[in-house]
Amino acid sequence: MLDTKNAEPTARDAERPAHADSDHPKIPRAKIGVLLANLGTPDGYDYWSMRRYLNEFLSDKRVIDYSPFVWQPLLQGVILTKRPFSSGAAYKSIWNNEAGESPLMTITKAQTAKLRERMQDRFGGDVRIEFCMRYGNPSTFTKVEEMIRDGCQKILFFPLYPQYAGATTATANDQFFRALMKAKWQPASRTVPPYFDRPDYIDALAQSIERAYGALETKPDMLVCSYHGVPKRYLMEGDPYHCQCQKTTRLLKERLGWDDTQITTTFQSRFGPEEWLQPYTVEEVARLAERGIKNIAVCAPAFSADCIETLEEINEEIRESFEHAGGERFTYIPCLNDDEAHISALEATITENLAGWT
Ligand SMILES: C=CC1=C(C)c2cc3[nH]c(cc4nc(cc5[nH]c(cc1n2)c(C)c5CCC(=O)O)C(CCC(=O)O)=C4C)c(C)c3C=C
Ligand SMILES: [Fe+2]
Ligand SMILES: [Fe+2]
Repeated sequence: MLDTKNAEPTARDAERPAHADSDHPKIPRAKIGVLLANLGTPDGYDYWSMRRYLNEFLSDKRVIDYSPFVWQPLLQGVILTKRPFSSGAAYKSIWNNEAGESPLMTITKAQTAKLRERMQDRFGGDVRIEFCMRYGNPSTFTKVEEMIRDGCQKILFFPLYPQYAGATTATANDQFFRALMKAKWQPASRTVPPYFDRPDYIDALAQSIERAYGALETKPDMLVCSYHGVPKRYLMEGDPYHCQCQKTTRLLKERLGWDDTQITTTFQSRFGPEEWLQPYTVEEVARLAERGIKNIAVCAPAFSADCIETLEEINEEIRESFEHAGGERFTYIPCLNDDEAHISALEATITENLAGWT
């Protein structure tokens, strides 16, 4: 007969709490969290919403790396006095009044809803998918805390920037890790690397160009791939963003079967007096018009969703610069947003990065 009194404790005994059940915190069923992250956007276009958002954004040392002793007086003084008005007016011109939010918010919600459906079909309820923002709401802290509370013992963090930049991908990851620092029970975590060179992403981009060109009466003479800029110094100090943008254009050109006379790379949204990555989109489109290239299309492959920088800056300011220089036809090709091919590329990226977890 088995001597149960002297038997070694089993693995089950070791799992059993030494105290009464009523004394023990409830532990939710273990899940995997996928947290999408985008840049963030103001809650409104009024002065104070804009000021709050710009203050958080422009105080980030990954975005502007000047010494805070020099930068903060400038930011808190002249910049945050003036810019909330000018940027607020720009946001007002593109605001989604029906939903009471900016387009970046509406599109990020749509992307999340579609990916949630895809994940549900693939993994059932075991994978929870949410989005957060680096600046503003919903904050990275809130979402990480919520996921942990809901039982996410593993989290895949996915910054929605095709190309890596310190000012976008790295600061999003920094904030994710800061949120993890607060957790008593820290989930295992992974971050998704840049995805600009994935064939499915390039294919989604190419399909959107082909679709836009197919709908036009006359094919544009030039496709301008306009990427958000960063100071040139960041490139010299080792940030690979510039190279990843150049490579995105090359891969797109190869997939489309085009040559260098049909597609070009430019950088937009320069801020402050320093030199940024060149050529500047606003100047290059004017040069194209002056050279007799009067019919152009512009796309923005650094953005996974349309936002102020595309809908207002490209489609209003940059269009105006082109037309002012004699340009005749200007077509803005929207970002991939919640396009099915884009969602499929993001779904495949997530699934591959979950390998071994599901
Ligand atoms: C001042 C320095 C800035 C750097 C460096 C920068 C890099 C950078 N930004 C994006 C993507 C987005 N930027 C957006 C808005 C935006 N960007 C800056 C400044 C820098 N960006 C400002 C001040 C603003 C706010 C608008 C304004 O006042 O002009 C947005 C849009 C947000 C929205 O609500 O629509 C995105 C997206 C990338 C990809 C990038 C570097 C790679
Ligand atoms: Fe920006
Ligand atoms: Fe480069």
